Amino acid sequence: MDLTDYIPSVADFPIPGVSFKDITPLLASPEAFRESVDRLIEGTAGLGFDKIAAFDARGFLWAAPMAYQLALPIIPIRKAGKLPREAVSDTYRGEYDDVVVEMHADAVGPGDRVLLVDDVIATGESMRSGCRLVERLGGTVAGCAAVIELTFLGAAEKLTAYPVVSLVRF
Ligand SMILES: O=P(O)(O)OC[C@H]1O[C@H](OP(=O)(O)OP(=O)(O)O)[C@H](O)[C@@H]1O
Ligand SMILES: Nc1ncnc2[nH]cnc12
Repeated sequence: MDLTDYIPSVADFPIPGVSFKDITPLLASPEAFRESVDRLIEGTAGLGFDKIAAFDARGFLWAAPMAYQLALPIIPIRKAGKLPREAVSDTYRGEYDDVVVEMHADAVGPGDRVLLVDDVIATGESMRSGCRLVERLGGTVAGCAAVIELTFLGAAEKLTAYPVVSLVRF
């Protein structure tokens, strides 16, 4: 199955110049969605992680079934102001907006090996931000995994310190 068939590009969304990768047809196909989850699990199998950190909001869609299948904890990395307890925060400039993300301060600690999961790696700034949060709390980033990677935005060069797993590259 070619997952690319389920990810159309929408020109100039949400701002002019951005080619937006639309995951909703993939989500609408139970077979394609299952395939994408299974392939992320297979692709990350050798990374040795014991927690999965998931990016608000689309990252949750893949992190949750991965964590369910692997029986691992999920750590939400949320947009600012959504977490109820003490949190660490980080800011980055993405492809079309400025983002502040937060993680609960007790979500990660020394000795934890964390896999970061998202739907799309575009500029790679959200993954880098997630790595900073994990490392600030003393954890180790076991890898970065996403369904889609936009190779033309150069994320791979920013994430050379970490294993990166992606299923569909544009
Ligand atoms: O590699 P980057 O340039 O950081 O871009 C990728 C991020 O951008 C999108 O999230 P967005 O902030 O649009 O939020 P959403 O999941 O709530 O739609 C996407 O789901 C990734 O999290
Ligand atoms: N081009 C893009 N398509 C879908 N999600 C994105 N997040 C950041 N850039 C994106």
